[in-house]
Parts: sequence; structure tokens; C-alpha cells
Amino acid sequence: MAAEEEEAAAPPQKRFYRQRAHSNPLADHTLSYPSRPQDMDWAALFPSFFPPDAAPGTAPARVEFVDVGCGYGGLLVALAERFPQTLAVGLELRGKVAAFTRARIRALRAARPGAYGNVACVRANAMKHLPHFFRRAQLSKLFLLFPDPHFKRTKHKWRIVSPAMLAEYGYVLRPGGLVYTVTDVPELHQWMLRHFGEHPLFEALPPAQLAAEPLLPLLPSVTEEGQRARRAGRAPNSAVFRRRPDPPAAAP
Ligand SMILES: C[S@@+](CC[C@H](N)C(=O)[O-])C[C@H]1O[C@@H](n2cnc3c(N)ncnc32)[C@H](O)[C@@H]1O
Repeated sequence: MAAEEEEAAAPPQKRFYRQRAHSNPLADHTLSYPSRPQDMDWAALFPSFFPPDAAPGTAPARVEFVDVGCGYGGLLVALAERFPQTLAVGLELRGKVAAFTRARIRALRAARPGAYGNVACVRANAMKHLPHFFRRAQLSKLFLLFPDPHFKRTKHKWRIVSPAMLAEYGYVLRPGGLVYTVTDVPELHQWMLRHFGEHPLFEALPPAQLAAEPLLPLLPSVTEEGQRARRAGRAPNSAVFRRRPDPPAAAP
């Protein structure tokens, strides 16, 4: 095996990918993103789902799950194992963290050919560019796991849950699609409950459906932040919100 391939196949070490805990999502970052969803080169991220010999007219595979602020990729790995036929992408603002997650997925793919081909990570600012990546009603699941709490009132505008962001989540999610939130910060949990509760496009999942939601028990401990919270004895607060059907069009 060539040295380059060996390097690509080795699991990455976090000490080479350290970065400041927070990145200002409103700052100017040098990010590349497509002008429109149809301009995104998804085949480069998920080559096994875009075979060159696909029959003409075959509908191209599309991302269905998005992990907003995926960090070091723990959820993506779990999704790859549980939903191997569903494309899932993690959006991560911090460059080195996104690079770690990409290297982690590369190493997993090399270690188990045929597996992990359905997950990928993109360095992106979900607060600015979500509709550049995804079409209207494209997604069935969105994950907001341990989002940055930004405690100070002056930084609340950096939070990934806000009326403006909910309008975008409502745009990219299909009716019936689900948003999963987990946080170990009770005040942020209340903030998310309030914003989703007040938004006309979302409703909290009724308790009986929440209890039967198969992914929910997994989410608090599958990511690196979740494991950190668990080690520190901080309890996770979870919620699931459903995208309501579109309201009827107004009469002309
Ligand atoms: C506290 S970490 C949680 C990471 C992961 N979800 C977990 O549970 O381990 C929050 C992550 O969201 C990322 N993030 C914050 N704002 C973002 C944005 N606007 N777009 C994409 N990622 C963002 C941060 O860089 C950070 O890695």
C-alpha cells in the first residue's frame, strides 16, 4: 500500500485537529458552497451511491439526514451503521473539526470496504448556507445534538435555533420530517422548546410517539459532546419536533 493510502486509511488522532471551542457563525469564513443544491457535487462525497454505469434516467441519490454541527462525527458513524442505504451529511463550521470527521470516515471506509459510504462531512455554515445545499422538502431528519449554548445574551444570535433558522429547517424538511434536539444545558433546552413550540411549521412529537421513537435513546450518548456530558454527570434533555404539513395556499 502506498504511503498516501496508508495515511488516508489510518484513523485520525484528535491531537492533530484541535481548534478553539467556538467559531462565530456570523463572521466571514472562507467557505465553498454551491450556488444552488443542483450544483453540489454529491457524487464526490458519496461515490458508491453514484455508480458511473447507472441506468440512464435513474434518479440520483439524495441526502435525507443532516447533522447540523456534527463535530467529530459520532452520530454520522452511528447513522451509517443503522441506516446504510440513507445518505447522511454532517455540516461542521470549524475547519479542523470537519477535517477530522472526514478523515475518520475515510479510515472507516478503508477498514470496511462497502460500509460507511452513505455518510460524509462538509465544512459549512448551516446558519448561512442551508438552502444552498438542500432543496425544499428534501430532508426527513435533522439533528441538532449538543448545539453551542452561547450563554451570553449578546451571543444568542449565534444560536442555531432561532425563528430565522426554524424557517429554513421548515423549508428543507419534508412535511412529517423530524428534528431531534439534545442538550445538557437546561436553559437552551427551554429556548429550543419555546422556539419550536411557537413556530407554525413545527409541533412537538406527541408523548406516545416520542416514547416509541427508536433513535431517541441513542442520541444523548452517541456523540463526543454527549459522552463528555455523561462523564461530567450532566443530564441530557431531548426533544423531537415534527414538520407540520404546508398550510393551504392563500386564495388568489
Ligand atoms: C458543542 S459542539 C457539538 C458537536 C456534536 N454535535 C456533538 O454532539 O458532539 C457544536 C458544534 O457545532 C458547530 N457549529 C456551530 N455553529 C455552526 C454552524 N452555524 N454551522 C455548522 N456548524 C456549527 C461547532 O463548530 C461545534 O463543532
